[in-house]
Amino acid sequence: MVLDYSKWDKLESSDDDVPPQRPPTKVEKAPAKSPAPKRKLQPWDYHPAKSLHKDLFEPDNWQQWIHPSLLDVISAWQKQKETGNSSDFSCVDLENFDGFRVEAPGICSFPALKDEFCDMLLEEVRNYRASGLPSRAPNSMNNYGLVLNEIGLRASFTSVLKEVLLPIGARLFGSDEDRVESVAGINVETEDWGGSTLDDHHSFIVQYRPTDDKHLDMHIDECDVTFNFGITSHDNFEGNDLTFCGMFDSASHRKLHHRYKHIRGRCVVHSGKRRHGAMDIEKGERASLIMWTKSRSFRRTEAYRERNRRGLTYGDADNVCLSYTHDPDYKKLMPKKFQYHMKQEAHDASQKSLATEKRWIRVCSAKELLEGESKMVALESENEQIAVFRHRGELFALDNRCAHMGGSLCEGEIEDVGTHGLGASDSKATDGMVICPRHFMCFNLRTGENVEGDSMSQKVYPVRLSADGTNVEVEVDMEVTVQAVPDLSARLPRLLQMLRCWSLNGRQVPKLAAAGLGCLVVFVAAALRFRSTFRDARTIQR
Ligand SMILES: O=C(O)CCC(=O)C(=O)O
Ligand code: FES
Ligand SMILES: [Fe+2]
Repeated sequence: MVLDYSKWDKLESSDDDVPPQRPPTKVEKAPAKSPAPKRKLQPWDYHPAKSLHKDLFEPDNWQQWIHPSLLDVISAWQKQKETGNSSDFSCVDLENFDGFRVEAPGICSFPALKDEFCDMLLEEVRNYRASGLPSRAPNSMNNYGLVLNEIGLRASFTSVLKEVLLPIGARLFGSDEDRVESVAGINVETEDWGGSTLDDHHSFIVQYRPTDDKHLDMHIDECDVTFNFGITSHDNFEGNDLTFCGMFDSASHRKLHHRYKHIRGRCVVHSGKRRHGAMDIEKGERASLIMWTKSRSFRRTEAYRERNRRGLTYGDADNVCLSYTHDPDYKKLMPKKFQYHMKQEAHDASQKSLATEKRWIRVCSAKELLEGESKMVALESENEQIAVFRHRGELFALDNRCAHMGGSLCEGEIEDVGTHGLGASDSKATDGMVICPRHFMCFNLRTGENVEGDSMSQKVYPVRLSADGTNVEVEVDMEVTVQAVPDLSARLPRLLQMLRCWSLNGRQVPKLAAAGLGCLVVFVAAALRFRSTFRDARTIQR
């Protein structure tokens, strides 16, 4: 299947521009004239008035924060330039870069930041949060983080890019003349991604906690070269490995390539166009500083445009490389119990088609579901969430997790479809639609389709009032698991034989007692089988 990847740029792009806005769906009245409101404080009001470590905001201080091994490599190269021996990046000596590692083809890591810098940066982020100033999602999939460029740190990170990351980027992802082939005898296998001319960056912190953003779905970055710095000590979290798959335009882009565990102060560098994601965090908290770097001149080249124009050929996929945000076959390939999670165990799990049976499940009482409102039921054992809606007196039920990025539809507003996107879909003007609260996709409540005609749609469930009219129920395919209970009845003759031969103090056990025990065994086995056939679904209501 060939997919259009052009929208990835839009999805991932959260350059320091505006966050997603809810599209107007109704003609809104012009507000009445009133005195000019007080200006709302913005992230850029943070520094210098409220910032904690003023030093971090000084662009000339960069040398203080850089790890000595990286500084040594950069200063050796600077010396060569000064003595006029050479000025190009090919003289950046990665062989003598203490701690530099080729992690896997196309992925390298190196010591980059001092612990002191990592601690200060985390304190600054905490201080920003405490200031009450607004913050927005650093990328389109991580809500719990901070765009550092917006709070006054852009100039500092520009210095870091110009002075230290550019020479490394050039050596790894630069032009053919600048790129290194191997380091310490290991092939680097990188390609030209504009590394020799990196001149722009989007720098932000991503953070994970089991109760907030647990993971980051598989994706590619809206940049050319990604520098990702571990900020949290690895004692502070469990799980959350960074998982790399193939390059976006290769047949192996959904095949597992490498797993990386973050180390504080260490930078892992890769092409932004390599598929990657962060697995579920199990315990603690992790933060990374991400610098998405770009080369404006490289982006204008025909080679770059051509590469981005090429479609994707979807072939084999490893489960851990599947993306619920970007892969239309996600639900088909990912075993149901691992869907919307990022678990290492999913890697070896196969999508077995287990036996199912249709069952009506209670969602809420009919009285609770008012006109224009919704309720949700979570079926833990099925890893499924279903939202029910009441619109124009009728009941509807949809998969609660938005097909785009899993936003919770039961928290979305409900409106008439009206004239919204009517040309592109099967909707009627009086149909209801729910607006996803995260990025505002609108789904028809009757058909589940995206009213703007996008291929992402929501599963629709049969819904009804219970026979006595008091409850709202939905029909769900529940897995019917038959546990492997040993078939003791098949072993009965052998058991009887054993009992017959069993002698206690030299006496034979009476035949009658043996037969009675045998019957008891058969009865227990049958009862166990019956119990395991119909597993009870635990439902949670909200
Ligand atoms: O969690 C990480 O280290 C990866 C973050 C990432 O890939 C991103 O923000 O684009
Ligand atoms: S999660 Fe993005 S529109 Fe729903
Ligand atoms: Fe990323």
